[in-house]
Amino acid sequence: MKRVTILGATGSIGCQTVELIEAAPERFETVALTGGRNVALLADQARRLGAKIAVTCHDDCRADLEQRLAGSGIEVASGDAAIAEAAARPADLVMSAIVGAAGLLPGFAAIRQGATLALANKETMVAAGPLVLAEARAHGATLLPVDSEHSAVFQALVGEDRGAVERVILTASGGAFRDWPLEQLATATPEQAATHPNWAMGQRITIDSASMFNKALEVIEAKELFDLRSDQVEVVVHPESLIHALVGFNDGALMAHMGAPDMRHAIGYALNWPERRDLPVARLDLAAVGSMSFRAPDEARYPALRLARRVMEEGGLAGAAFNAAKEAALDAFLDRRIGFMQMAQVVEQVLDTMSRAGALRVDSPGLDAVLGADAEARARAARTDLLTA
Ligand SMILES: NC(=O)C1=CN([C@@H]2O[C@H](COP(=O)(O)OP(=O)(O)OC[C@H]3O[C@@H](n4cnc5c(N)ncnc54)[C@H](OP(=O)(O)O)[C@@H]3O)[C@@H](O)[C@H]2O)C=CC1
Ligand SMILES: CC(=O)[C@@H](O)[C@H](O)COP(=O)(O)O
Ligand SMILES: [Mn+2]
Repeated sequence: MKRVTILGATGSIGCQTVELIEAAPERFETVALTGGRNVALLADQARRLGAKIAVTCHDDCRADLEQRLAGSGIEVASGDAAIAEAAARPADLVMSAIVGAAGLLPGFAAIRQGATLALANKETMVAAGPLVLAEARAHGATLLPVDSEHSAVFQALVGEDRGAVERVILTASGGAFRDWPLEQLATATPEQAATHPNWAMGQRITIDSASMFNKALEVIEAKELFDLRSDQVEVVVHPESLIHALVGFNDGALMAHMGAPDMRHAIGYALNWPERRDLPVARLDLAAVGSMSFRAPDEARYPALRLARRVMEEGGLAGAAFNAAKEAALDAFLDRRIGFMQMAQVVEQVLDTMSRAGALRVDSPGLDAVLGADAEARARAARTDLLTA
């Protein structure tokens, strides 16, 4: 039996993980489930999977969760520290599916107990990639990418000579506004941005797909996870989202990973790794697909990609600041305080001011420095002219 903990069980990735575990009760034993405000779902999942403990990050949701789990024998806890404590409980695999930088500390707690960390939370690698890898090495933990592109790269690299890798190409759907006239983007609403042409995902990553901040985070994530130079990570717009990523080798070969746009493949691959098992995902009928298209991303439409290049050049704490400023800008867009295209302006202003203050170029930053840069970036975002206007 594989002992599994799911951080962010009530979200899009979390629910699909629960579904796959539920379908193979003889193979998985659930240790801890964590969630946020959706305690009705969290309690239901905990009962269905027979979890040992259910944790909400919100103290004001604890009584509700306790009531829903009364008599079940399932332990209940609340708060950020309790989530990290749950992540530290012995488990073979911890699914990191909390959204945003809030996933960072629980991820570290899982790594420190030597678990396999199945990493959907891309923000972890963006904010603290080198630290995560060092910590995993020190504690004998294994990192398995769950982000679809990174799972695709991981799978394309199995058995390959890493030294022969020339480049990695991440595909991008182009998001909700791929075919909108550029001048119309300023008027885009959160509701319009929160629709995805191909994938069913949480609200925040869906909006990040529309702005290409998702791909910007993924470029950095790929650089860190696969130890690449920034110029080795490319992005191509592929509206069909059937090829998830490609790896180019020094003999000119390109290995592409294809499949239906269904996260249960990447989640299931991580849950079953190192084995492959049958998964309930649609099998592609290539004749029915007929053709696929590709084009270069337009940087005027997607300034986030340019910012990702800058972050990789800057290094140090730039990733932590970039992600935190993006989260703050997204919050402001959701609150209708700034427009869709202004998110990138906020992030760029934060990078500019932190860079001028010498706050980014820090060699081998530790966790406290990462958390400090995250907090500083959020504070600086709140002080940008766009957010004080
Ligand atoms: N969805 C997808 O298909 C993909 C997602 N990812 C990545 O996976 C991660 C999860 O994404 P997704 O599932 O879409 O997100 P969702 O918003 O659907 O779910 C987020 C989960 O995190 C919980 N949560 C929210 N805030 C906090 C917090 N401050 N502390 C602890 N828990 C919290 C939520 O609880 P509640 O809802 O109960 O409040 C929920 O369980 C993200 O990093 C995303 O980028 C990567 C590739 C694909
Ligand atoms: C499913 C997944 O991994 C998402 O990160 C996906 O990549 C979003 O799609 P785009 O960012 O390509 O629009
Ligand atoms: Mn992805």
